[in-house]
Amino acid sequence: MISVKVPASSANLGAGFDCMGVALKLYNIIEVEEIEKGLVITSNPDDPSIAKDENNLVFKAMKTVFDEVGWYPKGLRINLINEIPLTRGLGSSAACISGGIYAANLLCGGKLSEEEMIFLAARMEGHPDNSTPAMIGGLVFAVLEENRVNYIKFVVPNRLKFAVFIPDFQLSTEYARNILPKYIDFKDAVFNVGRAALFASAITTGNYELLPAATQDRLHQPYRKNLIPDFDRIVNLSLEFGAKGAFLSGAGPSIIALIDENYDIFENNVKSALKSLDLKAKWDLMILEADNSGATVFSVQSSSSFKR
Ligand SMILES: Nc1ncnc2c1ncn2[C@@H]1O[C@H](COP(=O)(O)OP(=O)(O)O)[C@@H](O)[C@H]1O
Ligand SMILES: N[C@@H](CCOP(=O)(O)O)C(=O)O
Repeated sequence: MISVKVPASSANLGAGFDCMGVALKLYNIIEVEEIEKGLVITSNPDDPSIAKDENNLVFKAMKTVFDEVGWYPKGLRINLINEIPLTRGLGSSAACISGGIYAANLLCGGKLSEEEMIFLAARMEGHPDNSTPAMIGGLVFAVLEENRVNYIKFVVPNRLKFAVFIPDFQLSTEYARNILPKYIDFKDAVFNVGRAALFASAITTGNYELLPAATQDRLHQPYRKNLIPDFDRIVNLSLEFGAKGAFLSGAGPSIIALIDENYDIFENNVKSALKSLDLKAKWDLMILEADNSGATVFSVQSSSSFKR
């Protein structure tokens, strides 16, 4: 049996729509093994949106590898152990795709290179900002070209932490992409180009004081925040308690605030504020570090011994 651990990811990071993302220390485990025939899929926890047939996203990702290399298992058993919350803007679909591709490549003898796996994953997801960090870890700047992904990975220091606000409602990425405008004002494009460049420089040089300005966005958040009750209140309370920028994680609905000091004070203050404010949804807070490894082989005696 092959067991793969694959991280959650947060895309966009403010101004970097479809081209910036970071892997986070929150994981799914994908266990796969060749069986005599058929397809058996189990999931823990389970969810009605997790297909148990050929429509399962992990299986579909594995099949792109089998099609690419021209090798097929006789049958396949897939067991999914899911820690990444579904449809919350934390890259659960990218984890399925990158993890499925990584596992399938191991199953067929490692015929694909890392570059090829990164490309297959980004092509399947449609954008490389979640799938690339899910595959290789770190904070990634990535552009999907016709037959490759051009990217740079930055290893994130533990000093920078990600305060992840996760609400008790879902927002599908497909829906949140469909509500975006077809055309944008030239001024808004200029606004984001400058900030994305500033973000890349600030994050890689450790100049975190620039991050509140560098994480501003006019390409997607102004439209999507209407789908997320209390978005502005959560962003503002994070900034008041010292966050170096706060923004929508991926297509939402989760929100991420960047923190580089006084982590416990931030967590306690925010948790009390979340309790006392009259918010429309229930929001959980997790303080996570970046994952700098991406998809890896995960050795386990049994799946119940899984620990982060
Ligand atoms: N562990 C999983 N196994 C199979 N399918 C999954 C799993 N996790 C997520 N998915 C699929 O991905 C969909 C969520 O994708 P998406 O809307 O892009 O949200 P996210 O922001 O979490 O990536 C789910 O509805 C489900 O179809
Ligand atoms: N750039 C994409 C990222 C979607 O991420 P997800 O975690 O919400 O699937 C977008 O903003 O649509």
